Amino acid sequence: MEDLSKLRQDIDRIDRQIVELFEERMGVSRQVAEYKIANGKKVLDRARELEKLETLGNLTNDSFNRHGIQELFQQIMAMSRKLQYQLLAEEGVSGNLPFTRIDHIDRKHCRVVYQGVEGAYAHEATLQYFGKDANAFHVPTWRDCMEAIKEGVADYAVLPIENSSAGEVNDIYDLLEEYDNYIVGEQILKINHALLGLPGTSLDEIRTVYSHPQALMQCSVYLDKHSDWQRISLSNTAMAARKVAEDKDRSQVAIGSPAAAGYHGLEVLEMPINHNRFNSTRFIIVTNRKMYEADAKKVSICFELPHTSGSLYNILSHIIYNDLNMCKIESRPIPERNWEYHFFVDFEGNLDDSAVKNAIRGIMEEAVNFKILGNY
Ligand SMILES: O=C(O)C(=O)C[C@]1(C(=O)O)C=C[C@@H](O)C=C1
Repeated sequence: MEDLSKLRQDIDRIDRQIVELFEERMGVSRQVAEYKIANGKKVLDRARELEKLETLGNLTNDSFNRHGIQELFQQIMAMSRKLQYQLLAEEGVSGNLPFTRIDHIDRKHCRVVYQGVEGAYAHEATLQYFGKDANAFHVPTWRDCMEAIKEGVADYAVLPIENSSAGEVNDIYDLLEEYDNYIVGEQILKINHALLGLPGTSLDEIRTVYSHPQALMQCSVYLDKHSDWQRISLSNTAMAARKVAEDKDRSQVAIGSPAAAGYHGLEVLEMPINHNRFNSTRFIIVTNRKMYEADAKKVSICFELPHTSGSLYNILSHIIYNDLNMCKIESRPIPERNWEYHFFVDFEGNLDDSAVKNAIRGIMEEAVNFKILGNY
C-alpha cells in the first residue's frame, strides 16, 4: 500500500494542474464575455451547457465519475457565467435597473390607504410611518388597497406582511406577485393584544370572542384557558371591536389594540393577552412607482423556477457569490400549476451597489418571471 504522504503529494500535483486549467478556462470565458458584450449576446446559453454536460459525461465509462464530472462542470460553468455577469456590470452593460432613486419619501404630502377600520393595527402602523396627521383612509380588503394605489387614488398602502409569532401573511405575497406595485418602506409595530368588551363586562359573562385569525393564534395560550369561549374569525381586529360595540351584547368580546377600544367606546378587560412578549408585525409601504430611497438597505425579489434539479441552488448562488446576505426566503404555490412555486427572497443591499446589480443581472437571466419587488 502506498504511503499517505506520497498519495497526498499526487493529489497536490493534480490539484495544481486543475487550478491552472481552471484559470486558463476562466481566461477564455473572459474573452467570451468580451465577444458577447460586442455582439449583444446573452450570457446564459442553456442548450450549450446541456450539450457540454452530455459530451463530458460520455468521456468516461464509470457511472460514478460521470455523475461527478457533470456536477463539477455545472459548477465550473456557473462560475464562468458569474465572471461574465461581473464583466458586463463593470463595462456598464448591465445598465441601470428601471427604478428611480429618490432622497426621501415625502411622508407629509401624500394620501395613504390601509385595510380595516380606524383603530386597526394597520392604522397604527400608518400613523407611525406617516405621522399622526397622516392623510389616510381605509378600505375593506388588502386587494382594495392594491387597487387604490394602482389607480392612483392613494399614493401609498400600508400592508401587514409578517408577524413574529404567526408567520407570513400569505395573501400579501400573492398580491405583490400579482400587482405592479412596489415596496418602498417598512414599519415594524409592536403588537400587544387586549381583550375588549362593553364597559363593565366581567370575564364570566363572555361566550364569544371575535378577532382576526392571526390575533386569535397569537393569543391561543390565553384563549385555551377559556376553552368555553367560542372563537370567531373576522377580517380585522378593529372590525371585531366595532361589531362588539354595535351588538351591545356583554357575552361578546373582541381581541384588538387598546386604540381600537378608544375608537369604539369599549373597555380593555385584560392586557396583554398575547403569549409572545416580543410579538411584532412587519408592515410594508407599497406604491405604484418603481422608486427607492437613497439609503435603502434591503432588496426584495420574486421569481419562478424551472422544474429542474438544482435550479434554486443556482439562483441563490448569485446572492452568495456576490457576498450578499440573504435574510429571508418564502415560497408560494403557483395557482393552476400544481407543485410549482413562486419564490420570494430578501437580501441586504441597495440597487446602486454593483454587487446587487450583478446578482440581479444573473438571476434575471436565469429565473422565470423575475420581478424586483422593491428596495427599502
Ligand atoms: O459558450 C458560451 O457561450 C459561454 O459563455 C461559456 C459557457 C462555459 O463556461 O462553458 C458559460 C456560459 C454559457 O451558458 C455556456 C457556456
